[in-house]
Amino acid sequence: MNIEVVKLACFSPTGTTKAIAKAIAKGIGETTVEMVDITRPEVREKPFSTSADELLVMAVPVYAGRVPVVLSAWLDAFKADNTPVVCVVVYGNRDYDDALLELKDIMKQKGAVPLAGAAFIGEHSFSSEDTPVAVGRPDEADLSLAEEFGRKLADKLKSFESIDEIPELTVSGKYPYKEFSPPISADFMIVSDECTQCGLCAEACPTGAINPEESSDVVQEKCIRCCACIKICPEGARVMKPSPLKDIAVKLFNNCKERKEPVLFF
Ligand SMILES: Cc1cc2nc3c(=O)[nH]c(=O)nc-3n(C[C@H](O)[C@H](O)[C@H](O)COP(=O)(O)O)c2cc1C
Repeated sequence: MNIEVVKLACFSPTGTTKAIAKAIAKGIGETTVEMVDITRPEVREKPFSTSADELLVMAVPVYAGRVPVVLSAWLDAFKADNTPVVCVVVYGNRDYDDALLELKDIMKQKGAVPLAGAAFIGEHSFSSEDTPVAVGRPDEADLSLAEEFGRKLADKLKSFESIDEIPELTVSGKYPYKEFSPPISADFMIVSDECTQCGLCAEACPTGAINPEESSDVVQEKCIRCCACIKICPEGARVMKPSPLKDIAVKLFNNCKERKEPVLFF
């Protein structure tokens, strides 16, 4: 099959999913790569569709073992016309549970044809200096595996004459999908005097929850606890305070020390 364009759609508040998606695209090589960064709220408002002469790489982080709920409306509106798709999830060294299966199922419902899937590891969103989890992931080994995955995908695609020849893809995960956990309180952060009101946190927020004029002003109902604002702050002015979310961060630190490795599905 000949592919004209690779579309890279990714949601990546703290950048690990984007790093993996880019490494995969590098491995695919040759073709034009179009990045559709659905982390930005305004991008998620535009309709998105793909055609049969494109390859889609759809990459999302795992939130509570599932595809992030914040993407539901955008995914609902997405349409694919027999587009081969590579489904990628990136998780914080706990587990990806049913997220990859869910992503694959959504892609099929939308008219895409799953060609391959992968679960990679990224530094946990809740990781901090005192509760580090999967720090530095994806590392060099992860990124070179992602690139290798991209090369294999390109070869696999070339081996088919038409989309109908792509066999059914099996990925891990089970039905019913993992139940959604009750929402964790969004009141988990303090903003210290170190804050210079530079506005980077408001810019990085994927839901526009932070007032760009006053960074401690957060609309709690909009916050998805992605921690992009904490990680981007150049002053380290945003920190987790004692809260249910901080308790989870401590638990993850204690229970997820053992390094997990990426898994690829063809
Ligand atoms: C609300 C929330 C829920 C998460 N749930 C999980 C999970 O179930 N399993 C896991 O291993 N990591 C989980 N993570 C961690 C992210 O999947 C991981 O850090 C990922 O690399 C973040 O991607 P990003 O850098 O593209 O934002 C969660 C993160 C957030 C913010």
